[in-house]
Amino acid sequence: MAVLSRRIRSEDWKPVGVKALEVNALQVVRSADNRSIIAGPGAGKTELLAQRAAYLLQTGAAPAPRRILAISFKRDAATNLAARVRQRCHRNHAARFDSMTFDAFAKGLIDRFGQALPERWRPRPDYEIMIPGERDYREFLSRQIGVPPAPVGTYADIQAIPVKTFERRHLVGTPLPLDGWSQPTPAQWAAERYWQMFLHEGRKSFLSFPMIGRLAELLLRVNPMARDALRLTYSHLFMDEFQDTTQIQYDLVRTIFLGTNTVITAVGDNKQQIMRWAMAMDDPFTAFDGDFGATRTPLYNNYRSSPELVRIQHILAQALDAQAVAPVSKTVGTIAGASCAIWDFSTPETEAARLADVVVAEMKAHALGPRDFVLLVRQKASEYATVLDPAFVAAGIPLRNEAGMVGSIMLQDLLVEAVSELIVAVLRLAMTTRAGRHWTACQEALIALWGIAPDDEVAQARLANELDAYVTQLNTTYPNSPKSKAVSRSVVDDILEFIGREKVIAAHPAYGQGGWLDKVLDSAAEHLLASSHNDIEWSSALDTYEGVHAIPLMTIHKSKGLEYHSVIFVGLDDGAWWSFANDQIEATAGFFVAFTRAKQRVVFTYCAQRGTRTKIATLYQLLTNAGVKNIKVA
Ligand SMILES: Nc1ncnc2c1ncn2[C@@H]1O[C@H](COP(=O)(O)OP(=O)(O)OP(=O)(O)O)[C@@H](O)[C@H]1O
Repeated sequence: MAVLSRRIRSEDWKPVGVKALEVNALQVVRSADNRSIIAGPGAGKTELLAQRAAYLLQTGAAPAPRRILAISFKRDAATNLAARVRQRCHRNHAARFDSMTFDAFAKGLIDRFGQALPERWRPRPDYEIMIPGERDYREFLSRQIGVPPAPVGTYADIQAIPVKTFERRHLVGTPLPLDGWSQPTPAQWAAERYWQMFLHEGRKSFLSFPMIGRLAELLLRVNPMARDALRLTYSHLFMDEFQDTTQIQYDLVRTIFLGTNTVITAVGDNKQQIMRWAMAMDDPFTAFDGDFGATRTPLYNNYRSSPELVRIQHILAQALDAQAVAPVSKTVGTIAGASCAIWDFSTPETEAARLADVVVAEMKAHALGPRDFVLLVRQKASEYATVLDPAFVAAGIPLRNEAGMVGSIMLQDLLVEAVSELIVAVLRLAMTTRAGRHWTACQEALIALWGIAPDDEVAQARLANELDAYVTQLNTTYPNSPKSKAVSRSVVDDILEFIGREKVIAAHPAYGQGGWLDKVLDSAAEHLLASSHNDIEWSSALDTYEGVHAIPLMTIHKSKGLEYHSVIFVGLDDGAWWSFANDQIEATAGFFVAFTRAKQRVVFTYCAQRGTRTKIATLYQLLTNAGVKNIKVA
């Protein structure tokens, strides 16, 4: 698609890359006020943000040098949105679009300005990230904390604090008091002890992301200059998946932007709220509308799923929201037979074999690739992988557990790390034939990293020569894909040296803190080695690295925001949904998220060996109400 660098008049602007937007979406794209958009799956909420970015950047409604900040919940969602904007906008425009996760945004603030925090709350610059769990809080409250001073309470008072809610209610439940809690309750005293212990009493400071969010909010509350810099920088703020916003994130946004002229667009779907366990607010949209005077604008189309799937989705949606309005499918059904079914199997092994066969047959019948399918599970993907993987490998299509760990990083996250993407682009250029598009990708990335002006043709020509010489040398030095970790690591280091470690850190400040760059490089090297088994050629190794020919296996949580031709949900049983009774709404929302990832087909599988299906009878009932049939397969 042709993208223009010149400015477009607002009245001449047209959606880029899609035929049309529905009336409300177009209204939001062009709006100049705060908006909350609550719309169902596949309504084009993320697309709307990409279009709005194009509109604001191309028409000058977001005037240079001001920028747009887009905050997503997942790394790949942030990357995906940035990619959509890059596709739709000239690079001069796209360069003013910052897409990141909440965690990255808050961490960036602490890394840049954290030393301006008052001493009580100031982490050491080389702080490390921790991910504490319930067990850690129990250990802290029962053993590490000690006895409170008499005016606060007794050891028994501390023991009465529920471990489960210590983090969300006390540790990060409210904005941090600048001078500490003046007359602390036992829980506040415990929270303060926790903060002090992890900020000041270890060999390093250790912080969780929720703690970083709270520190970032305090930082901006007490440093008007840093806060004003953000207000001036960003003319517009986008928030995707807003239904999953935590109080910490909301407070941070409020501290920075409330009462300013930054225009905020928040999109989401309450029916897809599946992060309450991770501290999502009960109803962030209502808070946002009230605080920021946002106008609520619904969307009615579904651009993802076939009419038959949209019909079933609506029955599920009504279980979550009785007022849900039936969306209009804007696509057509392309498959023969039922769009949704429940398949019963006698053993997990017969299930695995049959699923692999079906996927192979469907790929042929509909000219699909492996990444048009997804195997979804509720949790513990690696346990399912043990049985599924051999069957899929035997059928000639490897599975890939996206939640698997490579070193200290989850595979899904590694692949969207900027430095991993750069390494793959340079290797593709150096080691594969017909690498034209990788040439453009590498050149554009280096122009940005090396700070070359878009109109500096001399510097661009020099860059092209250097890149050309470098990839030739890389190809000569490493003719084969690596066979040892040492070689794999030296490939990775070689490329980083060419690009310039300092330049990468300058462009991505997170790499400059806490040894993160080395962790990513180490994971990249490990994954490159794992992808290079059996002396395979470089191009195949890189395909494996990126999972081009593999079927993704992931949990529902990881599938948020993604879409596939066919969704196969493995294990619709009480075992997988063991916590169903504890939070039926959130579990049903998870079920809804899984179902709505599909464009054409959803298959649920059941195998009695894994568990009964009485506790989740309501889910089965919803499917039955929608006319979905249960079929005994093998
Ligand atoms: N106006 C449009 N015309 C054609 N296709 C569109 C349009 N808007 C979105 N799409 C396509 O529809 C699909 C769903 O869009 P998108 O991912 O933006 O939906 P969403 O509302 O964010 O979904 P979810 O909440 O389920 O993640 C994508 O493939 C997108 O490219």
